[in-house]
Amino acid sequence: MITVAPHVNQANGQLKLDLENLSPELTALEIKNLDLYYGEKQALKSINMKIPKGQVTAFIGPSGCGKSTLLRCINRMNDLVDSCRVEGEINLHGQNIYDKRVDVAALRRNVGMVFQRPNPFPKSIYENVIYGLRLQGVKDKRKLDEVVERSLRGAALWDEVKDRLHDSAFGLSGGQQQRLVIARSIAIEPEVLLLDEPTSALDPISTLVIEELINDLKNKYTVVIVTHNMQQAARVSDQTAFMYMGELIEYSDTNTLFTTPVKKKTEDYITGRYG
Ligand SMILES: Nc1ncnc2c1ncn2[C@@H]1O[C@H](COP(=O)(O)OP(=O)(O)OP(=O)(O)O)[C@@H](O)[C@H]1O
Repeated sequence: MITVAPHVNQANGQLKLDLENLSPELTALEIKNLDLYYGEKQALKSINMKIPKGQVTAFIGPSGCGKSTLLRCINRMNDLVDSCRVEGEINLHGQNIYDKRVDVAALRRNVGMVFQRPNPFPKSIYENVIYGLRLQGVKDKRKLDEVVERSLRGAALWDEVKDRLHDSAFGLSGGQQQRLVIARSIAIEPEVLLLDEPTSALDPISTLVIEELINDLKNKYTVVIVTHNMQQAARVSDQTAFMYMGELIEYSDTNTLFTTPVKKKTEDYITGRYG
């Protein structure tokens, strides 16, 4: 369990984190002078931010502003794009994940990712959840059963599937599949969970279930979410970062960003003037 001490600034009766001066104990990730290029095109421009532990941080901004690119930097998914070049640092517990000595497979176990469209494997519900443990060579049936129950409970799916664990994952609804993918991610106990528009393919009820789940997940994990939906960012996140054309324009606690933004571009975006 991550414990985040209540922090420092107090405004409007609410405790909020001082994001610029966040202490190392409260910081999960520190992004420093991050530039990213796809070939000649610069998609991220000198991004600097600290992402707090055990909280939900949302990236918002108009289409093409670089939200998903920034998210994918956090578990080095962009390494898979040939034309992509990254400069700068992302520190996880003070270690730069772009250091050449970093084991990228281990990093991705520690920083799980859930995509827009649920992507269960063509296997049973049970086998989907323990996929990562099977790769690690875990065979103890009791341990695997425990992980399945814990992970499915953690993803708010256990009650719906406990009697059909050996049925195909493809028999689940889209919302259930997305929660199964979350269960698969948390089965290997990551520290950080990256969610890339996790509800954009889901109906409103499933969306609500996932939003409630995100609220529970932050008790154990640091969650970073990209969303197109400003209401969703306002509902689920503690911090929000507004991006525009590859730049981080404004980053603050969610309440402040949506009620009293400092930058004109942020205000224009949240009031629907563009985007
Ligand atoms: N694999 C790639 N190769 C080349 N350019 C890319 C690649 N992926 C993204 N881009 C470009 O980088 C910029 C940022 O894209 P990104 O997908 O991060 O934006 P986004 O804010 O997540 O957009 P959306 O909300 O539409 O998903 C865009 O101009 C996009 O065209």
